[in-house]
Amino acid sequence: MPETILTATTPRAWQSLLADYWQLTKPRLILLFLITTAAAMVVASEGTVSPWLLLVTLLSGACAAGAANTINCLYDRDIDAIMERTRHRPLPSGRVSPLEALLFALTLAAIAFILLAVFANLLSACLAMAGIAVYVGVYTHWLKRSSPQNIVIGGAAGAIPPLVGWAAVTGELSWAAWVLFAIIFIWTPPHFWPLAMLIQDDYARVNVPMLPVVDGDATTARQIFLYTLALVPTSLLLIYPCGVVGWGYGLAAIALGGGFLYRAWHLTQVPSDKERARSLFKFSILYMMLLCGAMALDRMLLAQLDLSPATELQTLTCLLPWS
Ligand code: HEM
Ligand SMILES: CC(C)=CCC/C(C)=C/CC/C(C)=C/COP(=O)(O)OP(=O)(O)O
Repeated sequence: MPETILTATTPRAWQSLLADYWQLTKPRLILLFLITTAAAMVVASEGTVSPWLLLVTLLSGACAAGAANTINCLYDRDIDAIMERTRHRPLPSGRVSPLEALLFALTLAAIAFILLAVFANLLSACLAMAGIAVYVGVYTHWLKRSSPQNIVIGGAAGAIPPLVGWAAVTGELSWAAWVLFAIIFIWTPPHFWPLAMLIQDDYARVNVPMLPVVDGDATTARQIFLYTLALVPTSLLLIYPCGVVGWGYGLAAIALGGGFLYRAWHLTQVPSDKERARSLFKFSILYMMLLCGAMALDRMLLAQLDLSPATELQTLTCLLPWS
């Protein structure tokens, strides 16, 4: 039996042991994954998602992402021990052993697979496992320490949760599901590079070739701006040609995209300004939360009003008093 489990006999010890395992899963990050999964499920079900399926899929998604994050912590424990931001994590500080972390991750992955396969379908279960494989194999093992494009390609892993949600509802992946994937894929560089600009010294110390370390702040800021520029029209593809959400979502997407673009442009003006980078990083998270909220709300409202996304604008215009 692993040593830390044997020694955790007092309530206090159990509490801190649980806190360590909780920390291994990177829970704050999981919340946004679940928001993207839930939004995909609402849109895929045309605003009428089954609460039971939603609950099971979110629980499975949390377990799968927790497993992926735990394996990442296990693999990266050497560099995590040196970086300021990560050196207090349970593995580098020795509070959880590598074997314990591995068993924990395998258990979480098995729970995720079984729950999805039994209560949703095999496609969603396999997609969740693909998410773990891409994050661990492509990002963590292959690219993180070898290429400044690590998060661009590896970022595909973070874009898989909405595919899981879509597949759980419909049993297949339509074009709209792939547009959701593309939105998160294109959003990932403007989400992560501002943070990488803030902590580039840490990455340089452990030889992780993040873009700001390799090509500097000015190039990174320019790249961030270009990805944000591509993100705004991509977010509108859900309205046309996909036709799965309406113009309520469209207005939110344009307003949020405008805010994101402004902050990205502001950073290009003074790329070394840490405050601008910090503000952009925080906004990237707010952007994704609100965009997902807007698409789910829009689709649920349309369902309540018995409108289709394609005719929403026409119908609402007819309802105006002066029309
Ligand atoms: C390869 C892609 C990505 C990379 C390299 C990345 C990296 C990071 C890093 C290093 C942090 C700071 C975490 C910390 O301080 O411990 C962070 C924060 C965060 N990331 Fe990402 N991220 C990626 C994709 C995503 C995706 C796809 C989502 C969700 C859809 C996401 C959601 C978040 C959230 C919500 C936070 C804030 C967590 C907090 O409050 O500390 N990230 N990201
Ligand atoms: C469907 C499914 C299970 C998908 C899961 C995909 C997943 C967990 C993606 C995570 C992306 C991410 C936050 C990378 C940060 O890693 P990092 O190593 O750069 O961060 P760190 O320095 O904080 O460890």
